[in-house]
Amino acid sequence: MRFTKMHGLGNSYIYVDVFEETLEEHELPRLARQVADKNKGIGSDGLILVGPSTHEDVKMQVFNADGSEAKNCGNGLRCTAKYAYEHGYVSKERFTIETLGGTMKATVHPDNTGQTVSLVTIDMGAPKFNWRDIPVKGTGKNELVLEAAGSSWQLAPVSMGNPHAVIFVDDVEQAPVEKAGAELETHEAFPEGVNVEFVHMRRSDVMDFRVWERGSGITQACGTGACAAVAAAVAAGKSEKDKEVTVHLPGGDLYITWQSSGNILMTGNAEVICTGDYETRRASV
Ligand SMILES: N[C@H](CCC[C@H](N)C(=O)O)C(=O)O
Repeated sequence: MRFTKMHGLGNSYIYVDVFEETLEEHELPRLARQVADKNKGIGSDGLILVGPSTHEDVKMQVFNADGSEAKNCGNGLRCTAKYAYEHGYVSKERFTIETLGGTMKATVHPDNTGQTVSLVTIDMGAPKFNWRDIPVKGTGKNELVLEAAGSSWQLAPVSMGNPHAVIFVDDVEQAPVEKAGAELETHEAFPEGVNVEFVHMRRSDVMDFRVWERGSGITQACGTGACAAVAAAVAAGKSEKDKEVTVHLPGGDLYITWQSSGNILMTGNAEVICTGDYETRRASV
């Protein structure tokens, strides 16, 4: 199986071009576990399929490192957009990408040759705060405060097509991301699990960010998580709409604006690490 390993701010996935390759749907969770395994596989935060869509320009399907399917992936969208443009699956610089979490709009910024892309902007749609849409158990009428890692945490639930719980802290480096993240990810309040973000607003337009991802654990970056965090910051009066927020993630910076039109724009890099051939074998990982 031919693959391309790409990353957005260090959030890497193994991309398979299903315009070319044929994969069995029921094999995908195990294939994701196999390729993501850094010892017995290639090593990544998961598997992403780039292929034809019945109603958009391109389709992106995302699997986390544990084999669970994700409904959206911001870093994955930027790399998918880069791949589709550079491989001629789209001829325009602006096009649409189908995801389980909805249709996203991509704008690639080609380099001066017009051939390659390292910077991509994605219109990630509007954030959702209704607990039913995330989903979160409960009425949503009061604050969501949960115990984890021996402390109480106030969480701001937000959906970007996938579920996020944003926690504002004074110092992200001191936050128990692994211990609290792992406990909150599978907390019964989240029937479908949740991605957990710890953020600190240095200024209303500068945010420090760390993340524990559902199904992948600590990653270097989470694009949907960064969008959810900016939405939560605006909703909490810590930032404003139409203000570009620089989000400092461990793997680098994303530039995010929640427009008064309702949608969130995310701009960041998209890079190829390597391409290769993977022996799909029957090993059970
Ligand atoms: N790394 C991705 C998020 C993957 C989300 C996945 N962990 C889920 O189950 O929702 C991003 O850049 O948005």
